[in-house]
Amino acid sequence: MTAAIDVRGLEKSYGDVQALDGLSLSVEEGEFFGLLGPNGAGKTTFINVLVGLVRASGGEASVFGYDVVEDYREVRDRIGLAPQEYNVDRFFPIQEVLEHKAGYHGFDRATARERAREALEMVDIADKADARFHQLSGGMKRRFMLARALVSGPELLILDEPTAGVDVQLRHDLWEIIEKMNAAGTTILLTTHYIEEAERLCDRVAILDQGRKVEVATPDELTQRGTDTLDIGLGDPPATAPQIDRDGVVSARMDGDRLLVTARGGSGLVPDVLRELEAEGYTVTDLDIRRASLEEVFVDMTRTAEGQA
Ligand SMILES: Nc1ncnc2c1ncn2[C@@H]1O[C@H](COP(=O)(O)OP(=O)(O)OP(=O)(O)O)[C@@H](O)[C@H]1O
Repeated sequence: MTAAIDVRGLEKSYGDVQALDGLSLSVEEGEFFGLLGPNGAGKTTFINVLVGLVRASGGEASVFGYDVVEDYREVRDRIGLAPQEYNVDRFFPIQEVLEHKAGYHGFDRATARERAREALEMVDIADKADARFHQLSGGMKRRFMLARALVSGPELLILDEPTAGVDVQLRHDLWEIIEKMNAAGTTILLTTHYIEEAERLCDRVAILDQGRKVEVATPDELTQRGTDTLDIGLGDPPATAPQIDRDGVVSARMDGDRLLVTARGGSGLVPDVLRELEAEGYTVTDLDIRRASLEEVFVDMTRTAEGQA
């Protein structure tokens, strides 16, 4: 099967800044794929290479098997992009902006009008069809950006921080629309700084840092790489933490009368840890497990970039 996105050794430099530094990545057709990375990691540059706004300095990139440079037109017709920056024509009502966009992708006038109307309905701003973009509220602008991305019926929807700065309700509304598109077969590439968003929506995520891929995995797989904390109540708490000799245990310390054990795959270790404590004569009164979050794992993996944004 042809990949929806396939890039090999992608390079892009701006003067001294190496925005993409040998990035290789493949996204399958129908996938919901997340791009995570600190500010300046190269996410937007990568997207811009795919849509033909930026010319890579090295490497190859294709979308559904079409080269992003040589088959520019084929690629552009298959992608719907909601960019981070608003770049919407102020002079036309939003319904017309969408009609122009559909027309650009080859739909005749009547079909373009119909598609524009459907796209506005899909994001729930059909009542604003005659408004100009700058007359919309912040939330409506986000909705409109999504409508414009999907009006041409793209096979690949690229969303660059689609929910930045929106309230919780709108975020959930936007998620629902995007999930519907994905369920109907559209491949989604999403960049976000909301880890919860990636965790909730994405089949797989790539973590980028300094123009390179640090990791690609499912959110679950990544979470399992973090350390969980076993917070254990002991009946007659000792002053220093008991020694726990088990693979996976990273540390053990007392915090007041609680024993805190950090471990990889912590919940799987619980029976062993409890058995060992009981064998050493301790009484366990209660136990709480705090799972590693994707956020912690992400911060750990991209720590090198801290403070550079
Ligand atoms: N047009 C440009 N001219 C010069 N430098 C650029 C340009 N576009 C991007 N850069 C630089 O390339 C690097 C990658 O930027 P990019 O916007 O791709 O990162 P990002 O991961 O999308 O960041 P953010 O999460 O902040 O949106 C940054 O150091 C940025 O300053």
